[in-house]
Amino acid sequence: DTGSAAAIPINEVDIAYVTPVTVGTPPQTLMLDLDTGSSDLWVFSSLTPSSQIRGQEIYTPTKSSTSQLLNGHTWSIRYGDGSSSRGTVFTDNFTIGGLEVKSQAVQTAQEVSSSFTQEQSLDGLVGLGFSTLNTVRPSSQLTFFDNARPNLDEEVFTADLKYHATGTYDFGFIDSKKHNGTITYTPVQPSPGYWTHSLSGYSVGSGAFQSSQISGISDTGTTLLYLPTAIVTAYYRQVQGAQNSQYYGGYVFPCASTLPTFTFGIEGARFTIPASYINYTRISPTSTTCYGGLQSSSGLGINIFGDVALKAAFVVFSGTNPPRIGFAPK
Ligand SMILES: O=C(CNCCc1c[nH]c2ccccc12)Nc1scc(-c2ccccc2)c1C(=O)NCc1ccccc1
Repeated sequence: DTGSAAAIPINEVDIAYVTPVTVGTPPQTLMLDLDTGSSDLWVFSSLTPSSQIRGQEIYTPTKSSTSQLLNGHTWSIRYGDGSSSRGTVFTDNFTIGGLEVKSQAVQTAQEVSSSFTQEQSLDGLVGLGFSTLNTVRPSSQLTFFDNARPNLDEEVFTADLKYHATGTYDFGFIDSKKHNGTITYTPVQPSPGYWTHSLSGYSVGSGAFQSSQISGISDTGTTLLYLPTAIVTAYYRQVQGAQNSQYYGGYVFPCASTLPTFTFGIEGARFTIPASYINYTRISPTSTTCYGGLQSSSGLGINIFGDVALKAAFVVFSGTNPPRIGFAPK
């Protein structure tokens, strides 16, 4: 089997991407964020207090003839940005882009934090990290990819995220029309459960490439690129008027400043992030100060290759044994 579905930016700065999925019988359509940085599939639901719902579509298990309560199972997740959700679990038919998994664990939210309530276009998440990270207890549940894997033509899914445009997620095949040239693969460390791998180095603008192993996670669910402070300061040293603002919690600069590109290495291959991706957003609609798409990871304890980096490439998440990740130009 294979599947293919759109990755649609939820706002004008690509803060996150959502994909139409269907749950249950008859199918209920929700717009979910496919997230390689976590492994819970959770949705706004009929069990979510209406005070915490602001425009989201919900999954109503009682309206689905194929839903089954997973008795006594609960879940609770907190993300590094302090957002959180928790609730109960049903199994039901779940489809992404024509690829169906019967009796997928669908985690129904009984509580979501305010930052999720405020994201009106996001009805939940589909975790595509390793199932070891799943928070359902007493027994953890498998991700959509792990459930689909035995029926897939190839044990892969691919992400073709785009800057200010709709891209695609494909399951079970590698679409050669979506990338130019060879895919460069590098090993993935599957513990503790992220798509963890190394960059082979970086360069700023036209500067010399600095070879160094930089370990981090490729994470479609995180908006920006978070790297070690030494790399980030070297980058913003090239930006007139840039400063690391305590007030805004990161590097800001005059919106009119010229930004250099940022290049990262995967093994011997090089991928260049255009300056426009790093000129992420004005700090407020009328401000002339802008917030960078490249930020320091020192507060996180982990380097995160988020959407700002991933949208500069065609990315293959390979569930083979051993797992690996591939990057290709596009
Ligand atoms: O959780 C995910 C991916 N799902 C995000 C779902 C989501 C959470 N609010 C959302 C809002 C909209 C859409 C999706 C989400 N990735 C990972 S792995 C390690 C960390 C981490 C660990 C410790 C400290 C910091 C991060 C995170 C993290 O918190 N990223 C978000 C972030 C990272 C940095 C800054 C802000 C946020």
